Amino acid sequence: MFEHSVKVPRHYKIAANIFKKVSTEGGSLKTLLYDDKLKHFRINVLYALINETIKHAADIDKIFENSCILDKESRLDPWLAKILTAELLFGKKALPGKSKPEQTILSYKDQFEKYASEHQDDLKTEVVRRPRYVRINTNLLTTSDAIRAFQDEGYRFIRCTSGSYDDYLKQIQTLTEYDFTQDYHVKTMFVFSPNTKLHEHELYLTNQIILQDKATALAVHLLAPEPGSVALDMCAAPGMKTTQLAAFMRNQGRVYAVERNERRYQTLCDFVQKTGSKCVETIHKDSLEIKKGDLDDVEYILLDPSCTGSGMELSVHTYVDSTRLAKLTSLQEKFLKHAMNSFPKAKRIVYSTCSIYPEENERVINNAVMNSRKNWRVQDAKELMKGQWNNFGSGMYGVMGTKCLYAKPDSDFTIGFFLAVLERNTKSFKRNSKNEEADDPKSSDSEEESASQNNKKTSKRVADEDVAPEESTKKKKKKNSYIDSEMADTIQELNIAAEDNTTVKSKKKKKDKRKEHVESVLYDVKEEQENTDCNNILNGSDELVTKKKKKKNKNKKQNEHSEAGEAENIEGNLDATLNETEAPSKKKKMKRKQEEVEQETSLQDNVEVSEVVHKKKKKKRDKSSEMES
Ligand SMILES: C[S@@+](CC[C@H](N)C(=O)[O-])C[C@H]1O[C@@H](n2cnc3c(N)ncnc32)[C@H](O)[C@@H]1O
Repeated sequence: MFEHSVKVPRHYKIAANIFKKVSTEGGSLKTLLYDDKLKHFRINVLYALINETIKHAADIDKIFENSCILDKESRLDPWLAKILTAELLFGKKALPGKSKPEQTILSYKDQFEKYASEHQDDLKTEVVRRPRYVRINTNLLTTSDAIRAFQDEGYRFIRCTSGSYDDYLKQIQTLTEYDFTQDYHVKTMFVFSPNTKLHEHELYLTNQIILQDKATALAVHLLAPEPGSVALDMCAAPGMKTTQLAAFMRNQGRVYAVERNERRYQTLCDFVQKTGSKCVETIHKDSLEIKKGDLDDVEYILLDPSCTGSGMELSVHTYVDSTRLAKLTSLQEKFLKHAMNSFPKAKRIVYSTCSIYPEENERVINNAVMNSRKNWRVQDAKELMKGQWNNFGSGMYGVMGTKCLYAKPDSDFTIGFFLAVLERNTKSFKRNSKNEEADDPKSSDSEEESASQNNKKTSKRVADEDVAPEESTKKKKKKNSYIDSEMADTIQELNIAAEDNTTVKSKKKKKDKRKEHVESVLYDVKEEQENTDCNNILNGSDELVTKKKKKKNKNKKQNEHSEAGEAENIEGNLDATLNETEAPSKKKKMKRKQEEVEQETSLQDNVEVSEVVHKKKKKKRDKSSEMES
């Protein structure tokens, strides 16, 4: 029997509060636990209790549902009830107190246990044991020195399999506690068996190695900024990816690392300094307040915004309420649109979350890319990973989702993680690719195929860059091969769509050539008049080209930069077209036409677009035959 005067033990109350906070507001369990107010508590006890509750949250939900406890006991706080139940069923297996909530839970004990034993298989919370991933901070240590250091301690280095990713996955499951190997994709990352304890390791304490999950390292791996380029980390603290970016770029160029939260900003600064990430410039600011003109030199953007964290091992995803999810997703979309629109020279964005909810992932990507008026497109992650990856997004919010990548605990042995690579579409690519197409009879019209070529270039660079300095320099000299991968623009896609429509196809070859020119000029006018963004891109690209030229001259001994040359051609063509921009009267006509085109392009579905184009062309034909008659 409970006694009114007996209160619930404090640590259960505190655990319930923290559990609620983590579940409804997000934030890290560890951060909440290390609050000053809790310094008199045994943090490890609280941690274990909350951890256990989170781990079994889905099971407790089912048990509660079956017993209808929350309906029957309307005054029982559900968060506290879950903490107490976790303690009773999965923790100490007892509740000490005589308080009302404890006694209520105890009165359901038999019912809970009966359900649990009858549904053992359903309730088994599968805990996947992830390997211990270690990123070598190549700012301070080379991968070969790291290998030697671990070997000196008695670890055995198992050579990375030369087979498939699936072979590698089998291999890492057999690692003994004395083994380590190199990650299949991120060559500056080592993989140890799950229980390897490295928190006290000298290399860890001196920041020469960083304990970071492999999935999160893929974000930088796929953003692949060149050394000497300019990258922006929009949500930077604590700085895992910022410092990885610096190392990836061999501390050459610049990484802007922006963080809004003051305390986390301090952590970021500290980490940046300790890791020797010299090319990082930390900025204490709200990323959404960075305006055009503030950081116009940014070429690569990493966007890793706050999310539900539903992919983390300590997942509370069953409790993420819909209001919080809605808030987060709208913020994530806002961030992505901001990234797409506020940095004129940005050519690639990697968007990542440690969430497994499509609302925070595929839907954000789909909405933002659709909204970008085809200025941005999603690169196919499967191609970027050279076919060596197994989990991708769903098409539930559109086909773009299928081009995104998921990392999954049960098959990739990482945390649950989502990643999308976005590439800016620009007319320069269109012109260039058109020139190439004209030269190459085998070349394809389709966006997918040119995109795939683009992906190949990116993945080639990714492979080149992801090695330690001394190993990569040789390779790099051979192939500094990344070029701006810019894709066909809206109008070209419109043409493709139109050309797919067989009724339009036959008559218009000559006319199309002329039209292509007019349209490209139109596009320029449109951008000149409406989109200062793209003018900036051009200016930016010019600068980029000048830089590249300088670099080229400087490195005359190096192998030919054929693709940098291509980039110059692209810009040359662009400049020429801009200079050609027609006289004002023509401009007006063009503007009208451009508005028509814009209306057409607002239709997202290519089929619809092709129909509109077809109708318009038909209308035009009818009109001209009317005139002729
Ligand atoms: C998921 S964490 C980033 C983790 C980080 N990328 C890493 O790898 O270490 C998200 C971070 O974004 C920060 N943040 C949230 N909103 C922001 C904003 N508007 N501007 C800048 N930073 C923001 C949060 O404070 C948090 O530190």
